[in-house]
Parts: sequence; structure tokens; C-alpha cells
Amino acid sequence: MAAASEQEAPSAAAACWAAVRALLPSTRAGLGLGSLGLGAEGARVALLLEEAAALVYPGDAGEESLGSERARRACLELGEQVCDYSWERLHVGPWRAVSAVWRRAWALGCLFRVLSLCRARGASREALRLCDLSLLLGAPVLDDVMGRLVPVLQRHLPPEESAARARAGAPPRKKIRTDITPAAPAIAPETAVPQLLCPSLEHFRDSYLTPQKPVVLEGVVDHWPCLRKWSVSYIREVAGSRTVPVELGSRYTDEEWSQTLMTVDDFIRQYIENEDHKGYLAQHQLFDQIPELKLDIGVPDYCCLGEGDEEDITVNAWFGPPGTVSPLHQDPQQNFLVQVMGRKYVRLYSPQESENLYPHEGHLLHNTSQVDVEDPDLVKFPNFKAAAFQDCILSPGEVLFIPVSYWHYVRSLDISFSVSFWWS
Ligand SMILES: O=C(O)CCC(=O)C(=O)O
Ligand SMILES: [Fe+2]
Repeated sequence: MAAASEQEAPSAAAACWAAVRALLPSTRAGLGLGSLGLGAEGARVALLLEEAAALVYPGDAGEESLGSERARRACLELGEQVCDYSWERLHVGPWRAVSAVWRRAWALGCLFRVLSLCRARGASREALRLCDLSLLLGAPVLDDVMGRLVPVLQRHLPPEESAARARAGAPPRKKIRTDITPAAPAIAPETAVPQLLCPSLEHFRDSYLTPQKPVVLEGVVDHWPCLRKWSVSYIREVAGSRTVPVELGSRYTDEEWSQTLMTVDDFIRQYIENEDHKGYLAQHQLFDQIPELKLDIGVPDYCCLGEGDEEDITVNAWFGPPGTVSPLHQDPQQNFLVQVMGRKYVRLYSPQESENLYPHEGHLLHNTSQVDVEDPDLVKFPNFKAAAFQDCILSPGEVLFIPVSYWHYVRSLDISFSVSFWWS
């Protein structure tokens, strides 16, 4: 199959297509559509995928892959239809119940759309966005082809589509304010979480993990490159063009809270540089999406004390402006919350205090307290004042151990980036 139809010297678009094409299986059978397992209810989608595949791998020796405008348009539309069908399947019931089959169908729909766009005009931000939508909602297909496409598209993105150029015509940005930040609460010695410099594994296990006591570990991640490298401009440089989920609104318990998808570049412009609104890139497995950032972090050694494998650790990014609030809640795993940029105020309550913390009723929020920790309504929640707590201000390079089910409330004091490790 010819790599490009253009007769003239390979254009940028043709060079991009050649690189994209090289990531695909050499034969149509290599797509493995026959073993997708969509079943009877997915028969229509299976047909749409076969039709799209036939355009990318035409049977006729003389015909080129997506060689005509008509073929490219048809492939784009088929991919869109596959995505429409799969989208509905992805949004029925809770996320953990969504079948991997439909997540793979979603990824393939995105793939055919990306192929059609790249064949027509080379790399584009839209193609990159579709790769991210596939990585965020889909399941890996063809040896993670959507992840492998990202660096190829980034390399071939024409300058006018790159984030830097997109900003060149924009009005000058507001300078990021680092001088005025929300007041840091004073930490009383009697409530302060203990701090420990590089304890041995045994000491941490015997004095904190086994008795399930919180502690701030110091000096244990000093060698992680993120502590020297990360800044708002570095994150923009590495991740600016990538699409990520963002929480909008002050806190997830508020009525007007919502989630959206946007590029990191837009997130920084709207919510980090502009402090009028609250946006939080929260609880996102950014390091699976952008492996380059993973090179800058490690896994805390103490995780080896758990019973699970290292691959089972869930690593989340939390990036936001000053004033983001995670309401008081508990999680079902041990947590190392690693602070990389800026400071956070953290308040902790033992699971034994649950009765004094007024968890929401109902299944969805039963692990979240109804009390606004720093401004409690003591008429509605009188026992809250009796609840004993510990607190700390977590600064860059510090690691907070939050035992399983320990209640935690977190407010950022500066532009902040934290990385959490949920482990068992
Ligand atoms: O940093 C935050 O805003 C919340 C972190 C958190 O809840 C967690 O790591 O489990
Ligand atoms: Fe949490």
C-alpha cells in the first residue's frame, strides 16, 4: 500500500500520514475486528467498523489507503457513528460496570476519525484531542496505538496549530500572582500531624502503618525530578495541547459543581492565571495519559509494605489554583499524598470519629461529610466540635501518609500540584 498519494515532494501532511500509517498493522486482519466480541447488540457497530477498515485497507492493488476525498469523508463519518453508538454504552450505569468491549469500540471509532483527519491534512489539534478522548474513555487497542499516535501527532503539528502559536495572537496574559494567597491556618502543636525524616521501612510499618496513624514523611522523595523541574510553564510545555478532565465549581458537593474536558493550556489560562473562577484538574491518572511526566516521579518505597503489586497502585494528579477544596471524605485505600508544587492545608479525622462527622446519606456520597470543615454549621452538626482531628500544612517535598478510611479535608494555599498514590 502506497504511503501517500501526493505526486509532488512529500508535504508535511504526507510525512505525517506516513508516520501514522507505520503504526498500523500491515494487514486489515491485523486490526482484529473479528474478535472484538461486540455480540448481537453490537452487530451494527461491527459492520460500521468493517466498512471503515475497508477504506483504510482497500482490497484493490491500485487503490490507496483513504486515497480519495470521498473515502476520507466516509471513514470520518463511520468513525463518528461508531463513537455515537459507543458513547451511549459508555454512559449507562456506573463507570466500573462499562464493558471493555464498548471501550475498545470507542477507541476504534476515534482511531478511524484520526486516520481520516491525518490522511486529509496531517496532524491537527482535533486529531490530538480525539487521541486523548480515546485514552480517557476507551480501552487500549492495537498495542496502545492511540497512546503511540500522540507523540507522532505532536511532532507533526503545524506551527499554527501548536499551543504557543495559538497564544501569540491572544492578549497578554495576566501575570500569575504568587504574592497573595489564602491565609494559612495556624497549626497548634497538639493537633499537628507528626513529622518524620526518612524512617526505616520497619519503623514506618510498626509505628504508623500497622496502627494506622497519619504521619508526614520528609526527605523520602527529594530525588524525584519533579521537585526541581515542575512549574506552570513546564506543565504547559509538556502537556499544554493535551485534553484532560477538569472539575468546575468550589467543591464537588456543591449544586453547581460540574466536570468538563479541556486542554491543559486552556485550563492554565482560565483557572490558574485567572483566579475569578474555580477549576481543578483533580483525581486524574495523568501519568498513564502522559508517560513523559511519569519519568519525573517515582513510587514511594513504603508502598512495598502493601500486599498488592506495584501495577495496582493508582497514581492521581491534583493540579489547581489557590483555594481548591476537597471536602472531608474517606477513601478505601492507603494513601501517600506527595506535595510537588505549592502548599496545602490538610485536616484529618480518624474513622472512629465518623459519627461526629455527619456523612451524607445515600449510596453516592456516604464517604463524604456534610460538614464544611473550616466553617461548620454547629447548629445543624453539633457533635462536629467534639471530633478530634490532626492537621498539617503540606509543603513541596513532603509526603502525607493517610491511612485507609481516614477522613481528609484538603485546601490548597498556593498554585498546587500533588500526586497521590492509593495502595493496599
Ligand atoms: O488534594 C486534594 O485536593 C485531595 C486529595 C485526596 O483526596 C486524595 O489524595 O485522596
Ligand atoms: Fe481522598
